[in-house]
Amino acid sequence: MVPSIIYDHTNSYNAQFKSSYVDIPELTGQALYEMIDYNNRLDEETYIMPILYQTAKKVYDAQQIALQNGESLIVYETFRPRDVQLLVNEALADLAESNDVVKAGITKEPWSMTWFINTNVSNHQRGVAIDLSLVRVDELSERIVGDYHVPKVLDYTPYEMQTPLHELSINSAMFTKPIASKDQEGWKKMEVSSAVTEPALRLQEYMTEAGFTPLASEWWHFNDVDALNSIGEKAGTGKFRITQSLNRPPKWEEVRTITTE
Ligand SMILES: C[C@@H](N)C(=O)N[C@H](C)C(=O)O
Repeated sequence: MVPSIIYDHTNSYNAQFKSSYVDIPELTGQALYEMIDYNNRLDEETYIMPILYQTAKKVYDAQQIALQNGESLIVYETFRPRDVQLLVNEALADLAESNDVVKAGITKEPWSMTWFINTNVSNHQRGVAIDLSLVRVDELSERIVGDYHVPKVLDYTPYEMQTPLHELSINSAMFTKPIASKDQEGWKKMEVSSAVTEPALRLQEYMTEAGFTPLASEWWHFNDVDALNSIGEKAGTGKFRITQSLNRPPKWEEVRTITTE
């Protein structure tokens, strides 16, 4: 966890998943999987937001850029277990069967359902994907974590985005058509959807500056394609739950040893 980032794991207590603004039975408003534990490093209960270490460094970089602009990242989901991925798949497919508006919202050409909930193993199971938004920082303070002084956001205002987070439909698309999620360059030439708001464009700027690649179908989702390429076949499939966060307050001698090794 980056102490200055705001974390809100909605899936722990009130899942926001909807499609074409319609509640998804068994999902919307539910506690889907609990990711909360006592965090020794911060000396408080926090959400658990696991992501590969190399990807976490990029999240840190994106937050530094945001803070320089008087803004902060707000992170909603990183690792998502495979069984929850399947649950979202099933629930959305079932709803689409009985609701034509929902069906059109996830299948209208050139899109298909997998753009809104991956029907195979998602990057959320591999630890290289992050769902997040951007807020304006209204009050910034400092806190001490181990031997370090770090920024702490005391008050903030969420920005208006084109849709609420986890609105699974074409309404949330970043670009007017799909582009392979592993294409690290092609997205730069894509046409941005007219609904995209300025703060979402800034979020994209901060995240891509830090080395992430945007997902065409969701303004809030970014992938670390470098990490995906480097782990290759060793990528996980998320067939487990994470219930504990193991950490301790950082001591400068230890951090110096690690970073200079
Ligand atoms: C559920 C949604 N936020 C999401 O993660 N979608 C992508 C396409 C995924 O399933 O990887």
